[in-house]
Amino acid sequence: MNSNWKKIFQILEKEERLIIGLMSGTSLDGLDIALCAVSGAGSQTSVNVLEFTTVPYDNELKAAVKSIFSRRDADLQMVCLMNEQIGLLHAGMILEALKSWGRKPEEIDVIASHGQTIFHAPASLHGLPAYPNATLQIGDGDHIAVKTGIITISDFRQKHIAAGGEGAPLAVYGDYLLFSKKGENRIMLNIGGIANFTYLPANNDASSVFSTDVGPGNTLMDQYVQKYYKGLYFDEHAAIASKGTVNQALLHALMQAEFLSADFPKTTGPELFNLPYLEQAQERSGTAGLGQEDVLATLCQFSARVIIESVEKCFGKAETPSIYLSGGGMHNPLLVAALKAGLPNAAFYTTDDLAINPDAKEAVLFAVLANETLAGEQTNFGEREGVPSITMGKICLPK
Ligand SMILES: Nc1ncnc2c1ncn2[C@@H]1O[C@H](COP(=O)(O)OP(=O)(O)OP(=O)(O)O)[C@@H](O)[C@H]1O
Ligand SMILES: CC(=O)N[C@H]1[C@@H]2OC[C@@H](O2)[C@@H](O)[C@@H]1O[C@H](C)C(=O)O
Repeated sequence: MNSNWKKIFQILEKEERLIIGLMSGTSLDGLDIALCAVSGAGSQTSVNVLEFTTVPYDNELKAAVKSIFSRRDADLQMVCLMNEQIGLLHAGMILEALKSWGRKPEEIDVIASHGQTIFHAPASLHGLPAYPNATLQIGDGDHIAVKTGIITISDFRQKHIAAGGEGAPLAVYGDYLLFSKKGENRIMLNIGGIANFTYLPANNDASSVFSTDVGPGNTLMDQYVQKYYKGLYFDEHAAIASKGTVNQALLHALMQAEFLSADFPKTTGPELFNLPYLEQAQERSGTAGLGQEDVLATLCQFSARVIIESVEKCFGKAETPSIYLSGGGMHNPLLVAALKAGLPNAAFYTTDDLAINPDAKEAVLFAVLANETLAGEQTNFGEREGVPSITMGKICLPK
C-alpha cells in the first residue's frame, strides 16, 4: 500500500490522535497553535489541549498580509506569493513550537490548518446575483505538509460553501460535539476580530443548533487604534476607551447595517465593518469631530450591543443562558462589563470552565474538524440552512 495511505489507516485506528490545530484570524496578530490529543469522534469526541502558543507576526508580515487583506484592490501577484509564503511560514512556526515542546514531527498525526482569510464574500456581502458565496483562505496546505512531513488537512471553508453554507462560521461543528449539554442553554461566544456565537439549546437537539457571526468584535476598535495611535495595535485593557463617553447618536448610526437585522445564521467580516463604515456613520450622525476616546468608547459599546441584541433574540425573557467566552475580546474589561450589564439574566463563564483555554478555542475547533474528516460520520444537523451535515477540509500529503 502507498505509504501515505498506510499512515492514514494507522492514524484512523488509533484510540487517540495527536492533532495540531492552527488558526490565524481576522486580527492578524499571529498564528495560534494548539497541540491536541483527540480521542473518539462525533458525540464521543474528547480533546485534551496538551500545548498552546500564539506565535506573533512581525511587523513586516503584518504589513504584507494587510496589503491584501479584505481589499478589493489587492495586488494579485502579492496574493499568489503570500499563498506559498504563509504556508511556509506557518510550517516553520509549527516546527519551532514542536521543538520548544520537546516533540518530534513524527509524533504528530495530523495538522489542521485554517490558513489566513484574505477575503470573505458571502452573497449577502458582495451583492452580485450572478456569483455564489465565496471566501478565500491562503497559506497552502501542501507546503505545510511537505515542510513539516506531517499530513495536513486544510482549506476547510470551501466544502461548507459547496454544500450550501456561507463558509463561516464553522464553530458549530466543534462546539456541538465538545460543549453541548442537555439541560443547559449555552452560548459559546467568541470575540475575535468578528464576534460570533454558537447556540446550544438545553434540549441538545442537533437540528436546532447553529453558529452565527453577529458583527464586529474587536476589528473596528483595532482598525481605529492602528490608524490613530501610532505604534499601538489594539486598546489594551480598554485603557483609551475607558476614558471616553459613549456617543448615542454615533452608536445609533453604527447600528443601522442591514446585516445586523438579518436572520441567523449569517456571516460577515472587515469587508463590511471597516473604517469607511465608521466614517459614514459619523457623517450621518454629525459626529465627525468626536474625540478619539469617545469614538473608541462608542465602538466598544457598539460591539457589546450587537452581541447583546443577538443573544436576546435566542432566548425568552425568563430564560437564563450560560455564556462561555473565548477570543481576545474577553480580555477587554470594558466590553465584558458592557455585556454583563446588558445581559443581566445570563451567567458568564469562559471556556476555561469547560477545560479549553479560551485563547486556543478556535485552533482546537480546527483540530476537531480534521478529526471528524478522518474518523467521524457526518453529524446530522438536519435541514437547517447554513449548517450542512458534512465533514470538511482537503488532505495534503507530505510525500
Ligand atoms: N488585554 C486585552 N485588552 C483588550 N483587548 C484585547 C486584549 N487582548 C486581546 N485583545 C483583543 O483581541 C484581539 C485578538 O483576538 P483574537 O486573537 O481572538 O482574534 P482573531 O482570532 O484574529 O479573530 P477572529 O476570531 O475574528 O478570526 C486583539 O486584536 C485585541 O483587539
Ligand atoms: C471567513 C473567516 O475567516 N471567518 C472567521 C472570522 O473569525 C470569527 C468569525 O469571522 C468567523 O466567521 C470565522 O472563524 C471562526 C473560526 C468560524 O468559522 O467559526
